[in-house]
Amino acid sequence: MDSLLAPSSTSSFPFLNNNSNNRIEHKSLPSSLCFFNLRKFSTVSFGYNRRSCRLRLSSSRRSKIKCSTSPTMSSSASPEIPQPKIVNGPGGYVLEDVPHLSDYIPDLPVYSNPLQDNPAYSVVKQYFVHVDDTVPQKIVVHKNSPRGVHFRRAGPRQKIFFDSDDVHACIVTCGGLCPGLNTVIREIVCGLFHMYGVRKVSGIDGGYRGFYAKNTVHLDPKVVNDIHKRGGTILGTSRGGHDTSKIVDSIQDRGINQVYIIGGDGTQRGASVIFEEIRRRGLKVSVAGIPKTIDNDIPVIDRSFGFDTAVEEAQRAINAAHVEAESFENGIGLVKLMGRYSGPGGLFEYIERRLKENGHMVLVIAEGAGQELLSESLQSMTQKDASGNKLLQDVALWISQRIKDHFSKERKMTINLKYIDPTYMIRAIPSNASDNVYCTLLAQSAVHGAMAGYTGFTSGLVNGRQTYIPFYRITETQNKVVITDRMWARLLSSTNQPSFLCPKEILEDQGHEESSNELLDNGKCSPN
Ligand SMILES: Nc1ncnc2c1ncn2[C@@H]1O[C@H](COP(=O)(O)OP(=O)(O)O)[C@@H](O)[C@H]1O
Ligand SMILES: O=P(O)(O)OC[C@H]1O[C@](O)(COP(=O)(O)O)[C@@H](O)[C@@H]1O
Ligand SMILES: [Mg+2]
Repeated sequence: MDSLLAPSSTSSFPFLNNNSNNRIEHKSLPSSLCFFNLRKFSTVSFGYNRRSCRLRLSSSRRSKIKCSTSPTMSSSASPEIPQPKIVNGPGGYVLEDVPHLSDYIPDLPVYSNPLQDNPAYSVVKQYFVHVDDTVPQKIVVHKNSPRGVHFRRAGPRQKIFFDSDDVHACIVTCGGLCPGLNTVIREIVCGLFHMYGVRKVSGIDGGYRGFYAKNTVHLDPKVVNDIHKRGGTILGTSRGGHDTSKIVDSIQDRGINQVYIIGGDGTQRGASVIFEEIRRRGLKVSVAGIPKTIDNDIPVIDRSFGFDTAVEEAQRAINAAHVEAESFENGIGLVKLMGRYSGPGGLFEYIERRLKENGHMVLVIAEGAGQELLSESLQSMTQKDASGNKLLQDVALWISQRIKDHFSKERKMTINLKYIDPTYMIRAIPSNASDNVYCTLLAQSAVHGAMAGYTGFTSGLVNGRQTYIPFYRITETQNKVVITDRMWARLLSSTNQPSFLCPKEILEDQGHEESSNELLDNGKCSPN
């Protein structure tokens, strides 16, 4: 079997206790490149059943900290409404902790981690993560600033809450494709088998609805051995079909006690309500999310697996557009990339100036840009897919026609425009080496977390460290490009493009809570 940097020992481990039933019975870009406002504006509804004080969170992080009732840890006050677990410490330290099975199931048996007998790890000092290890969300601090929000550090724990013989894990992939899905599946399976000696792992066929509408797929290291070399997901995926009670009934009926859910923002919202229902029923079932997004719209985490691969593939399309544009007089290469919630500003004058200066240019446009402009003639603006995401018109096709019309009819200027749409190619390819490493870490972190009894968490990288993030932090908002921070400034300066934004939009963006940098001078609407 070939290995992906995962510990691939095939030996089984001695298990300590055969304590039976896990179920609780009751229960380098071209210089002529121009990125066309890759912004995201939307906010989303909460998938976590939180108290009203949590709902004020997005406008003020402080109000959240006040929700904590105890100086150490606030556990759930009611079995129906789980509260966030907030731990306050000295110096403004805050831990946004993840739920644990022992929060709602008393007297759970505890087992020693079989990894301690694993020859691969026996030589490593302090292999187990210290129970108090946490990772700060913000690493840039001032001398007197509070220590701020932290997340629990991911990794193997000395004590675990499942007897490996009793584990029946399942894996499901939902939403759109993303490079690396198969690698994550592979590494969850291999991690469970090789690190913990688990023998029962089922795949859910075709996304959430597969829980109740399809048979499960048997998974073991042999079955998943080669799958990281393929794009897509061997389990299949879908949008819609999230019926919480039917899903949890199926989990209960099949005796599943660890659920690994791989998917985007919608999927994590779905995972959050599954976790809530499991908790409400008092089941000993850990729910772990592994976040994926092709356009980086999931908050808190550094980046999604697959993003590196997607950028690499997008670069090939952009390079092709550049070659085409460079080879023709007044050549314009137009590339559409994924990114749902985006909006454009003025453009034609800038294109003309750029063509006069350079003779060619490349435009990159987000799929969600300018939907309101297209919708003047099309009524599909309000149409949604099965998951509730708005259906998008092809803005790049529309804008390429508008550019052609503008230059031929109004400017009497000949242009050569080539439009490349690499969107589905980008997300359907296998992940590259660096994403494979990332997939492995995410998958192993999720496995360690579930085995340790944590639940209702997403496994994610924060400031380069693996963490467990409570679902509500992943689902409460969507990442957007902050047009007043240094990343956007770097993009503008490296592509030498104007921002196309009005001062009003910039001011609005400065009001965004994540935006930390001040605007230095007045923005202008027109390209100059
Ligand atoms: N608020 C929600 N509550 C429950 N399930 C949801 C929610 N939002 C999305 N889902 C489910 O999550 C799955 C994936 O969502 P989708 O938005 O299509 O993709 P992604 O997870 O990639 O963003 C779908 O099966 C959808 O029904
Ligand atoms: O045609 P589909 O399957 O709806 O996919 C298109 C959408 O999927 C995405 O690539 C990713 O969206 P999700 O993260 O919701 O899966 C979007 O950028 C795009 O609009
Ligand atoms: Mg999504």
